Amino acid sequence: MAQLLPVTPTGKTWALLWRSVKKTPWQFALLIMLFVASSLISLVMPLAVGLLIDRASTGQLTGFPWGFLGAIAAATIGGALLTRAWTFQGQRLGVRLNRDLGIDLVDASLSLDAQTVEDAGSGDLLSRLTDDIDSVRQVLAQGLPEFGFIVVMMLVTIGSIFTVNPYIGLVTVPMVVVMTVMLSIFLPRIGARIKQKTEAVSAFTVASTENIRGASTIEELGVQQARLRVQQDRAEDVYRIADRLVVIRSTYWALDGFNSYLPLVLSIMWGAVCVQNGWATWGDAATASILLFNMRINADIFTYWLDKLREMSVTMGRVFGVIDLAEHQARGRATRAEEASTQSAAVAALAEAAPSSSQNSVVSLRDVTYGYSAQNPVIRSISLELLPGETVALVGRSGSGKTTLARLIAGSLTADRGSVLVQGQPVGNGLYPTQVDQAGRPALLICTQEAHLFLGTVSENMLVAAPAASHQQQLNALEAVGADWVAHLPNGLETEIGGSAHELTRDQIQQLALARIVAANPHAVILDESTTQLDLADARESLRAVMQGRAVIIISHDARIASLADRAVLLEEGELVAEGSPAEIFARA
Ligand SMILES: Nc1ncnc2c1ncn2[C@@H]1O[C@H](COP(=O)(O)OP(=O)(O)OP(=O)(O)O)[C@@H](O)[C@H]1O
Repeated sequence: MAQLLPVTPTGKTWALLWRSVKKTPWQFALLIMLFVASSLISLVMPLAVGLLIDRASTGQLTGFPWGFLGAIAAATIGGALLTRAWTFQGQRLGVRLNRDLGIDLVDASLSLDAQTVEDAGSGDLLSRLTDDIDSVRQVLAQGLPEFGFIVVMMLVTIGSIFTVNPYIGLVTVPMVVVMTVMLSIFLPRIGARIKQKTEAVSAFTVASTENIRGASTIEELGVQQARLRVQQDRAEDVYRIADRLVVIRSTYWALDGFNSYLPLVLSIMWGAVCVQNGWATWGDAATASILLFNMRINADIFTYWLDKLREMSVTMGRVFGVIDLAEHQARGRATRAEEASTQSAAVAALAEAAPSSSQNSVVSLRDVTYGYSAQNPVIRSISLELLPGETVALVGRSGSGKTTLARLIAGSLTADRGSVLVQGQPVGNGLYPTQVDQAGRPALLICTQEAHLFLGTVSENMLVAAPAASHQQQLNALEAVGADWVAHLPNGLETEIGGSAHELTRDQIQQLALARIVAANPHAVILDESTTQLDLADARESLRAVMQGRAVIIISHDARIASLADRAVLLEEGELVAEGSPAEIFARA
C-alpha cells in the first residue's frame, strides 16, 4: 500500500501563505486600502436615506432632494469603480500567489528523494500537482479577495451602525454571537470531513494510477475484477464521505439562513423601541436596517467563502506538505553532503598514510548491510571493490539481492550499516553518484531492464542523460550500441517517440537506454539485466561499447553475457560467497 505524502497542518499552511503574501507588501497594502475605501463608500446610500427621513419627518426638507440623490448616484458610480479596482488587484495577487505556489510545488516534487516518490506511488503526487493546485487557484484568485473584502465591509458596517446610534448598534450583537458559536461548532467538523474526502480522492487516484500502470500485469494475472473492485471501493469511500459532508453543510446553511434574517427582524422591532423611547430617530433606524440588510447578504458570502477557504486550507496543506518535505530533505542532504566532504577528506588522509587498493577504487563497499525491513536484512556485510576500467559480473539466484545491491551503489537505497563510496564520495541518504566532474562525466549511472523513455524526440531522450552531447556524439553513441535503425526513422534523431508518436520496439528501447549511457560517458555503470530484449550478438556489441573506458558492474542471469566480465562475484541470500572467473562462478551458481 502506498504511503501518502505528508499534509501540513492548517495553522502552518496559513503562516506559509502569509510569508508569500509579504513578498509583495505594497500590492497587499493597496488591496486593503481599496477594501476600506469601497466599504466606506457603500455607507453613503444608507446614511443619506436616514438623513432624508429625519429631515422629512422634522419638516426640514424643502424642495426636491437633488443633493441627496446626487450624493447617492456619485457613491454608486464610485462604488462600482472601487469594486472593479479591488477585484482586479485581489485577483492579480491571488494569481501571483498561486503561480508561486505552483512553481514551488513543481520544484519540490522534482527534488524529492526517489525513495519517497516510490513509497508514495505517483497517484498522490500527481493529484497534488494537478487537482489540488487547480482548486487552490480558484479560491486564491476569487475567494481570498472576496473574503477579505467582506471581512473589512462587515467590520466597517458594524462600526458605522454603532456610530450612527449605539443603542441601535446593540442589534448586531446577537447576530455576531450566533455566527461565532455556529462557526466554532461546524467549521472544525466540516474541515475534518474535507480532509477525509481529499485523502479518499487521493487514495482513489493512487488505485487508478496503479491499475493503469500495471494494466498488462493485471491482464496477465487475470485479476481485472479484483483490481476493479479495489478502484470501486475507493470511489465508494469518496462518495460516502462526500455525502456526510453534504449533511453537515446543509444543516449549517439552514441554521445560517435563520441567523441571517434574525438581525433584520430585530432591527425593525428594536428600532421602533428605540424611537418610542427617544433613544434614536426613524432615520437612524432606517439607516441601521439598510446596513443590516446589506450585512445579511455579506454574511452569506462570508460563510460561503469561509467554508471554501477551509477546504482550500486542507488542499493547500497537501501542496505545502510536499514543499515542506522537499525543503526538509534538501536540508538533510546539505548537512550530509557537508559531513561527507569532511569524512572523505579524513578518508583521503588515511589512505595517503596507508595506501590500499580501495584508494583507487571507483566503487568501494565496506561491510554493507541493508534490509527493506529491520528484521530481515537482504544484504549482509558485503565488501567489494571495483577498479577503474574493470568489469565485474554480479551473479546469483533470483532474490539473492543483486538489484538491491545495485540500488545501494546507485544511491536510491541507503545502507543500514557500512559505507558505500563511489569515486571516494559517500552515497545514500539522498546523495547520488550522478554528479559530474570537471570534464562533465558523471561518477556512476545505472541502466535497468525497465528503461524509461520520455515523451519527445530521440535526441531529447539522449540529452536527458547527456545534456552536452552534440548531434554527432549522439549518433556515434547510437551507432556504437548497434542502434542503426535510428537512421531509418522518419526524422532521424528528431523523430518523436513514445505516447501516440512513433512506437519503438522493446529491443530498440534498450539500445536507446544504453546509447544514453555511452553518450553520458560516466566513470562507472551498473547494467542490471539491461540487454534482456537483445539477441546475443547485439547484446555483446552494445555491452562492449558501454564497457569501453569505464568500470562496469553487470547483473545478468545469462552466463554468455556475464562472461564478458573480468571477474565475477556470487551472491547467496544477501551474502557474497565466492569470487572468481565468470565461468567458475557460473559453474557454482
Ligand atoms: N521493494 C522491496 N520491498 C521489500 N522487499 C524487497 C523489495 N525489493 C526486493 N525485495 C526482496 O529483497 C530480496 C532481494 O531482492 P532483489 O530484487 O535484490 O534480488 P535479485 O537477486 O535482484 O533478484 P532478481 O534476479 O529476481 O532480480 C528478495 O527477497 C526480495 O523479495
